[in-house]
Amino acid sequence: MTFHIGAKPGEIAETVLLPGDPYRARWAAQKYLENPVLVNEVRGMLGYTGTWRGQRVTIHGSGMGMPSLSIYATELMKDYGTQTLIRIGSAGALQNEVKVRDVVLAQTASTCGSPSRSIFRELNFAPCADFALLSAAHKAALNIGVPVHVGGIFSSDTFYDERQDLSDQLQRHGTLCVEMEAAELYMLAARYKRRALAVLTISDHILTHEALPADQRETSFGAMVEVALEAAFA
Ligand SMILES: O=P(O)(O)O[C@H]1O[C@H](CO)[C@@H](O)[C@H]1O
Ligand SMILES: O=c1cc[nH]c(=O)[nH]1
Repeated sequence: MTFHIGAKPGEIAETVLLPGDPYRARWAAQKYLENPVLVNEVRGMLGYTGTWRGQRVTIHGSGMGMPSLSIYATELMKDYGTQTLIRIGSAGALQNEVKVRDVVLAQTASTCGSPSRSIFRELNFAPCADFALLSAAHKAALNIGVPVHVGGIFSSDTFYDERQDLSDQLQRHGTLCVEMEAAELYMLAARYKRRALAVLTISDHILTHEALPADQRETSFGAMVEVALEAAFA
Protein backbone atom coordinates (compact mmCIF):
# COMPACT_ATOMS: atom_id res chain seq x y z
CA MET A 1 0.00 0.00 0.00
CA THR A 2 1.07 3.57 -0.67
CA PHE A 3 -0.42 6.94 0.28
CA HIS A 4 -2.77 6.81 -2.68
CA ILE A 5 -2.96 3.19 -3.84
CA GLY A 6 -4.45 0.50 -1.63
CA ALA A 7 -3.34 -2.50 -3.70
CA LYS A 8 -1.31 -5.14 -1.89
CA PRO A 9 2.17 -6.07 -3.17
CA GLY A 10 1.79 -8.16 -6.32
CA GLU A 11 -1.70 -6.92 -7.11
CA ILE A 12 -0.53 -4.40 -9.76
CA ALA A 13 0.72 -5.71 -13.12
CA GLU A 14 3.96 -4.64 -14.77
CA THR A 15 1.84 -3.09 -17.54
CA VAL A 16 -0.57 -0.33 -16.52
CA LEU A 17 -3.04 1.58 -18.70
CA LEU A 18 -3.80 5.01 -17.27
CA PRO A 19 -7.04 6.81 -18.19
CA GLY A 20 -7.66 10.13 -16.47
CA ASP A 21 -11.19 9.08 -15.57
CA PRO A 22 -11.53 6.28 -12.98
CA TYR A 23 -14.86 5.26 -14.53
CA ARG A 24 -13.05 4.76 -17.85
CA ALA A 25 -10.70 2.44 -15.96
CA ARG A 26 -13.71 0.41 -14.77
CA TRP A 27 -15.33 0.37 -18.22
CA ALA A 28 -12.12 -0.67 -20.00
CA ALA A 29 -11.28 -3.34 -17.41
CA GLN A 30 -14.76 -4.85 -17.62
CA LYS A 31 -14.79 -4.74 -21.41
CA TYR A 32 -11.24 -5.82 -22.28
CA LEU A 33 -9.78 -7.79 -19.35
CA GLU A 34 -10.48 -11.35 -18.31
CA ASN A 35 -11.30 -11.65 -14.60
CA PRO A 36 -10.81 -7.98 -13.67
CA VAL A 37 -10.35 -7.52 -9.92
CA LEU A 38 -10.67 -4.17 -8.16
CA VAL A 39 -7.27 -3.51 -6.54
CA ASN A 40 -7.62 0.16 -5.60
CA GLU A 41 -10.40 2.54 -4.72
CA VAL A 42 -8.61 5.01 -2.44
CA ARG A 43 -10.19 8.44 -3.08
CA GLY A 44 -12.40 6.76 -5.68
CA MET A 45 -9.43 6.32 -8.03
CA LEU A 46 -10.37 2.91 -9.36
CA GLY A 47 -7.74 0.39 -10.42
CA TYR A 48 -8.39 -3.11 -11.80
CA THR A 49 -6.02 -5.97 -12.54
CA GLY A 50 -6.89 -8.79 -14.92
CA THR A 51 -5.48 -10.45 -17.99
CA TRP A 52 -5.61 -9.69 -21.71
CA ARG A 53 -4.76 -12.65 -23.95
CA GLY A 54 -3.19 -14.26 -20.89
CA GLN A 55 -1.00 -11.24 -20.01
CA ARG A 56 -1.48 -9.40 -16.70
CA VAL A 57 -2.63 -5.81 -17.07
CA THR A 58 -3.77 -3.15 -14.60
CA ILE A 59 -6.05 -0.33 -15.70
CA HIS A 60 -5.88 2.50 -13.17
CA GLY A 61 -7.21 6.06 -13.14
CA SER A 62 -4.66 8.88 -13.07
CA GLY A 63 -6.99 11.79 -12.32
CA MET A 64 -6.90 15.03 -14.29
CA GLY A 65 -3.74 17.08 -14.70
CA MET A 66 -0.05 16.45 -14.25
CA PRO A 67 0.10 16.80 -10.43
CA SER A 68 -2.44 13.98 -10.06
CA LEU A 69 -0.89 11.80 -12.77
CA SER A 70 2.55 12.25 -11.18
CA ILE A 71 1.36 10.88 -7.85
CA TYR A 72 -0.06 7.68 -9.37
CA ALA A 73 2.70 7.13 -11.92
CA THR A 74 5.43 7.64 -9.31
CA GLU A 75 3.86 5.24 -6.81
CA LEU A 76 3.20 2.67 -9.55
CA MET A 77 6.83 2.74 -10.70
CA LYS A 78 8.62 3.12 -7.36
CA ASP A 79 6.41 1.02 -5.09
CA TYR A 80 4.79 -1.51 -7.42
CA GLY A 81 7.53 -1.95 -10.03
CA THR A 82 5.40 -0.96 -13.03
CA GLN A 83 7.51 -1.15 -16.19
CA THR A 84 5.15 -0.02 -18.97
CA LEU A 85 2.72 2.87 -18.55
CA ILE A 86 0.31 3.77 -21.33
CA ARG A 87 -2.01 6.73 -20.93
CA ILE A 88 -5.39 6.24 -22.60
CA GLY A 89 -6.86 9.73 -22.64
CA SER A 90 -9.13 12.17 -24.40
CA ALA A 91 -7.78 15.25 -26.16
CA GLY A 92 -8.86 18.36 -28.08
CA ALA A 93 -7.69 18.60 -31.71
CA LEU A 94 -5.56 21.58 -32.78
CA GLN A 95 -5.19 20.79 -36.50
CA ASN A 96 -7.87 20.66 -39.19
CA GLU A 97 -6.79 17.22 -40.43
CA VAL A 98 -7.16 15.72 -36.94
CA LYS A 99 -10.82 14.79 -36.56
CA VAL A 100 -13.08 13.90 -33.65
CA ARG A 101 -12.75 10.11 -32.90
CA ASP A 102 -9.26 9.95 -34.48
CA VAL A 103 -6.42 8.43 -32.45
CA VAL A 104 -3.28 10.47 -31.72
CA LEU A 105 0.00 8.87 -30.60
CA ALA A 106 2.08 11.43 -28.73
CA GLN A 107 5.64 11.29 -30.02
CA THR A 108 6.51 14.19 -27.71
CA ALA A 109 4.58 16.50 -25.41
CA SER A 110 5.29 20.20 -24.91
CA THR A 111 4.29 21.92 -21.70
CA CYS A 112 4.52 25.32 -20.03
CA GLY A 113 5.13 23.71 -16.67
CA SER A 114 4.76 20.39 -14.92
CA PRO A 115 5.58 18.94 -11.50
CA SER A 116 9.07 18.17 -12.88
CA ARG A 117 9.65 21.82 -13.81
CA SER A 118 11.31 22.55 -10.46
CA ILE A 119 14.02 19.90 -10.90
CA PHE A 120 14.80 20.86 -14.50
CA ARG A 121 15.13 24.58 -13.62
CA GLU A 122 16.38 26.36 -16.78
CA LEU A 123 16.40 23.17 -18.86
CA ASN A 124 13.63 22.72 -21.43
CA PHE A 125 13.66 18.93 -21.26
CA ALA A 126 12.09 17.30 -24.35
CA PRO A 127 9.88 14.46 -23.13
CA CYS A 128 9.38 11.65 -25.63
CA ALA A 129 7.50 8.38 -26.01
CA ASP A 130 9.17 4.98 -25.88
CA PHE A 131 9.91 4.27 -29.54
CA ALA A 132 9.08 0.54 -29.45
CA LEU A 133 5.67 1.29 -27.90
CA LEU A 134 5.07 4.13 -30.35
CA SER A 135 5.97 2.03 -33.34
CA ALA A 136 3.86 -0.93 -32.16
CA ALA A 137 0.90 1.34 -31.43
CA HIS A 138 1.09 2.85 -34.90
CA LYS A 139 1.10 -0.60 -36.46
CA ALA A 140 -1.83 -1.67 -34.28
CA ALA A 141 -3.87 1.41 -35.21
CA LEU A 142 -3.30 0.75 -38.90
CA ASN A 143 -4.35 -2.89 -38.43
CA ILE A 144 -7.48 -1.91 -36.51
CA GLY A 145 -8.27 0.68 -39.19
CA VAL A 146 -8.75 3.71 -36.94
CA PRO A 147 -7.46 7.03 -38.36
CA VAL A 148 -4.18 7.69 -36.54
CA HIS A 149 -1.80 10.66 -36.27
CA VAL A 150 1.70 10.65 -34.77
CA GLY A 151 3.42 13.82 -33.60
CA GLY A 152 3.77 16.47 -30.95
CA ILE A 153 0.99 17.30 -28.51
CA PHE A 154 0.55 19.90 -25.77
CA SER A 155 0.08 18.96 -22.12
CA SER A 156 -1.73 21.90 -20.54
CA ASP A 157 -2.24 22.90 -16.93
CA THR A 158 -5.59 24.43 -17.78
CA PHE A 159 -8.66 23.00 -19.45
CA TYR A 160 -10.29 26.41 -19.86
CA ASP A 161 -7.73 28.17 -22.02
CA GLU A 162 -7.23 31.93 -21.66
CA ARG A 163 -4.23 32.10 -24.01
CA GLN A 164 -5.35 32.35 -27.62
CA ASP A 165 -1.80 33.44 -28.57
CA LEU A 166 -0.41 30.19 -27.14
CA SER A 167 -2.97 28.06 -28.98
CA ASP A 168 -2.10 29.95 -32.18
CA GLN A 169 1.62 29.22 -31.77
CA LEU A 170 1.01 25.56 -30.93
CA GLN A 171 -1.20 25.18 -33.97
CA ARG A 172 1.30 27.03 -36.16
CA HIS A 173 4.06 24.65 -35.04
CA GLY A 174 2.06 21.54 -35.92
CA THR A 175 0.93 20.45 -32.47
CA LEU A 176 -1.76 17.83 -33.02
CA CYS A 177 -3.87 18.17 -29.90
CA VAL A 178 -4.09 19.29 -26.27
CA GLU A 179 -4.53 17.19 -23.14
CA MET A 180 -3.25 17.48 -19.57
CA GLU A 181 -0.94 14.60 -18.52
CA ALA A 182 1.40 13.13 -21.14
CA ALA A 183 4.42 15.42 -20.69
CA GLU A 184 4.81 14.57 -17.01
CA LEU A 185 4.25 10.87 -17.69
CA TYR A 186 7.10 10.91 -20.22
CA MET A 187 9.39 12.85 -17.85
CA LEU A 188 8.77 10.40 -15.01
CA ALA A 189 9.27 7.38 -17.27
CA ALA A 190 12.62 8.84 -18.40
CA ARG A 191 13.65 9.39 -14.77
CA TYR A 192 12.78 5.86 -13.65
CA LYS A 193 13.84 4.21 -16.92
CA ARG A 194 10.42 2.79 -17.76
CA ARG A 195 8.44 2.66 -21.01
CA ALA A 196 5.67 5.19 -21.58
CA LEU A 197 3.26 6.21 -24.32
CA ALA A 198 0.14 8.36 -24.56
CA VAL A 199 -2.59 7.02 -26.84
CA LEU A 200 -5.33 9.62 -27.18
CA THR A 201 -8.81 9.82 -28.67
CA ILE A 202 -9.95 13.18 -30.00
CA SER A 203 -13.07 14.03 -28.00
CA ASP A 204 -13.48 17.61 -29.21
CA HIS A 205 -12.09 20.01 -31.77
CA ILE A 206 -10.59 23.29 -30.60
CA LEU A 207 -10.96 24.90 -34.07
CA THR A 208 -14.38 23.65 -35.18
CA HIS A 209 -15.91 23.15 -31.71
CA GLU A 210 -17.26 19.76 -32.76
CA ALA A 211 -17.47 17.40 -29.79
CA LEU A 212 -18.10 13.71 -29.26
CA PRO A 213 -21.66 13.21 -27.96
CA ALA A 214 -21.60 11.75 -24.44
CA ASP A 215 -23.36 8.54 -25.59
CA GLN A 216 -20.64 7.86 -28.18
CA ARG A 217 -17.66 8.33 -25.85
CA GLU A 218 -17.35 4.72 -24.73
CA THR A 219 -17.57 3.17 -28.18
CA SER A 220 -15.18 5.76 -29.59
CA PHE A 221 -12.63 5.08 -26.85
CA GLY A 222 -12.51 1.36 -27.66
CA ALA A 223 -9.99 1.67 -30.49
CA MET A 224 -7.60 3.55 -28.21
CA VAL A 225 -7.74 0.80 -25.57
CA GLU A 226 -7.15 -1.90 -28.20
CA VAL A 227 -4.20 0.03 -29.64
CA ALA A 228 -2.69 0.42 -26.15
CA LEU A 229 -3.06 -3.28 -25.31
CA GLU A 230 -1.67 -4.42 -28.67
CA ALA A 231 1.32 -2.06 -28.27
CA ALA A 232 2.05 -3.15 -24.71
CA PHE A 233 2.46 -6.80 -25.68
CA ALA A 234 3.81 -6.49 -29.23
O1 LIG B 1 -9.94 11.92 -20.63
P1 LIG B 1 -8.74 12.11 -19.74
O2 LIG B 1 -7.84 10.93 -19.75
O3 LIG B 1 -9.11 12.56 -18.34
O4 LIG B 1 -7.88 13.31 -20.41
C1 LIG B 1 -8.34 14.62 -20.69
O5 LIG B 1 -9.58 14.93 -20.09
C2 LIG B 1 -9.40 15.73 -18.91
C3 LIG B 1 -10.04 17.08 -19.11
O6 LIG B 1 -11.39 16.95 -19.37
C4 LIG B 1 -7.89 15.85 -18.71
O7 LIG B 1 -7.46 14.84 -17.83
C5 LIG B 1 -7.39 15.67 -20.12
O8 LIG B 1 -6.05 15.28 -20.24
O1 LIG C 1 -7.44 18.59 -22.03
C1 LIG C 1 -8.31 18.42 -22.88
C2 LIG C 1 -8.94 17.17 -23.08
C3 LIG C 1 -9.92 17.05 -24.02
N1 LIG C 1 -10.27 18.13 -24.74
C4 LIG C 1 -9.67 19.32 -24.55
O2 LIG C 1 -10.02 20.30 -25.22
N2 LIG C 1 -8.71 19.44 -23.64
